[in-house]
Amino acid sequence: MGAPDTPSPPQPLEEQWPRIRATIDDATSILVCLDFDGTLAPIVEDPDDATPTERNQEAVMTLADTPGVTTAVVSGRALLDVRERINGPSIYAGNHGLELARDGDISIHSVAREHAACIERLCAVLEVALASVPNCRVENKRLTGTVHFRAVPSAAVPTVRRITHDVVDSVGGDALEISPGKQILEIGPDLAWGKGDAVEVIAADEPSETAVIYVGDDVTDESAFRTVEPDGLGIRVGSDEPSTASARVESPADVADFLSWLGSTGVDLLE
Ligand SMILES: O=P(O)(O)OC[C@H]1O[C@H](O[C@H]2O[C@H](CO)[C@@H](O)[C@H](O)[C@H]2O)[C@H](O)[C@@H](O)[C@@H]1O
Repeated sequence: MGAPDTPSPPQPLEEQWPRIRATIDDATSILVCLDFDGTLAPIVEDPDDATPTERNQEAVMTLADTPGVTTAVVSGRALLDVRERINGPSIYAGNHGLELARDGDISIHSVAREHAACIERLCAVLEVALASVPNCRVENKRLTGTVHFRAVPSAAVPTVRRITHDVVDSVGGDALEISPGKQILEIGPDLAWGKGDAVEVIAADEPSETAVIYVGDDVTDESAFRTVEPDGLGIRVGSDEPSTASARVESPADVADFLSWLGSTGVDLLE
């Protein structure tokens, strides 16, 4: 038996079908929130090359055109970046929920806006400080910054971590925090706000009998799983455990299977 606060491992999706069907059956509409990298798009070495699989792009388009379904992409990428990478959704959240585009409007978290100049400075200093590390890349996302070390020789990774921590301390002091991701260090304002908060804001606009589904692959998706579970459904992509999501699939290809099912059979279950 695990410690009381340890979430149980997500179950393979096949074992969750009765619950998935029941969740949709009880609902009048569905809100589908999707992470981007590692969920719709396979992880690749160069972040500029990330593209959704063809089947995921098609499935998202189908869902976006389906009455009773709202689609949202909730990404760690900058809003303008992720919006260029996947078509269809009516809602996009970028920078882990710090910016939100819906109904023709873009809203930015006020604290993040105040720290934008500091992030700009930070990324400029990091670029210089990390320039000599082979294949290290700084992604300036305006409200947050990301240091990529996927392609960095493993012997140099501790150096990347040390330099990043030193620069964040000297440029940001207590105002910035570093959080982990997949072969990246994410730097943003020290703020209790994440993808889960963005999903809560998005869901608040939906009818009360909406089934909320969130699919994601990374540690930053956990706050969104906590928001949707247990009334809605969290699906974690990949075998990383533990997770608050109740279901698990292995890859973006499985995500496409699920989204295709949702767009055909799933929506017919709506009340
Ligand atoms: O919340 P997400 O949409 O999943 O975004 C999280 C981060 O994804 C990107 O980095 C990750 O994907 C890259 C491309 O596959 C990969 O090279 C990198 O190692 C991964 O961590 C993106 O570049 C970041 O800005 C996002 O925060």
